[in-house]
Amino acid sequence: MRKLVVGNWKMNGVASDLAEIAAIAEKSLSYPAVESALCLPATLISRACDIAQDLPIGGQDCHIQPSGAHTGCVSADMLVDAGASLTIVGHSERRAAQHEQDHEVLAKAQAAHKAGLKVIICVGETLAERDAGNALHIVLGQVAGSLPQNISGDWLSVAYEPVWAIGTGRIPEMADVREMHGAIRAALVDRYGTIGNSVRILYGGSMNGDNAAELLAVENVDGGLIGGASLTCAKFEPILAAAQAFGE
Ligand SMILES: O=C(CO)COP(=O)(O)O
Repeated sequence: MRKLVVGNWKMNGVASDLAEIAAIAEKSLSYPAVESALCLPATLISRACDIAQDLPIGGQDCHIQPSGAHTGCVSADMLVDAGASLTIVGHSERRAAQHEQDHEVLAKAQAAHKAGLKVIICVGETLAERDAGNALHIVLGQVAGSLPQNISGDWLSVAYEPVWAIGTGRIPEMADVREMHGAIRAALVDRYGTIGNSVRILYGGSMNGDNAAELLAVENVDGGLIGGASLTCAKFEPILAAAQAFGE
């Protein structure tokens, strides 16, 4: 399974950043053993697609409905219309700030899949939950509630992003990453059978060029979801290079 390395630009990026996107797209061609993508603000998707060459461009959320009276929202069909081929759903920043629940994340994932998008569903525990010894319970509960009952094809990935590692420069112990990814894998196989072995499980949270090789070497870490270090080609490329070293 090729590693999947996805940049999440969050609420960053304006027209003057298109050159950076073009540079990332150009560099990504040099790492054919890596599947890479950038999830951008909706306002940039169409223009980014014009310059992205082979680099897939995605959104960061979508509404559960294809259209309608939902002021300020963007549907999966609109992401497709803009040129996107994937989207993130259920990011912890949305679970926290927009109070998204597992059942809404599931509905968004299904809407995105119906529209033809690949989907990355995010899960992850807070520091208080980890300190209380509840990390596995919380994350497996999110997996149970946010993922569809059945899947076919390769449209789904899961991103394990410990909330306390996002944007903090802190990453978990590798043993904890191994334990969590192994538990998510077991849940996927339990739910989907052998297809569960081909669902990628990404790690996200302060991944950068210095720690990517170590994180990507952990069993069941099939790629990364990268925030801050995806905003420039100079910071993103070393992560692509680390992923390339794992080959096909
Ligand atoms: O939230 C993340 C990706 O979705 C991770 O963000 P950072 O890489 O900035 O910690």
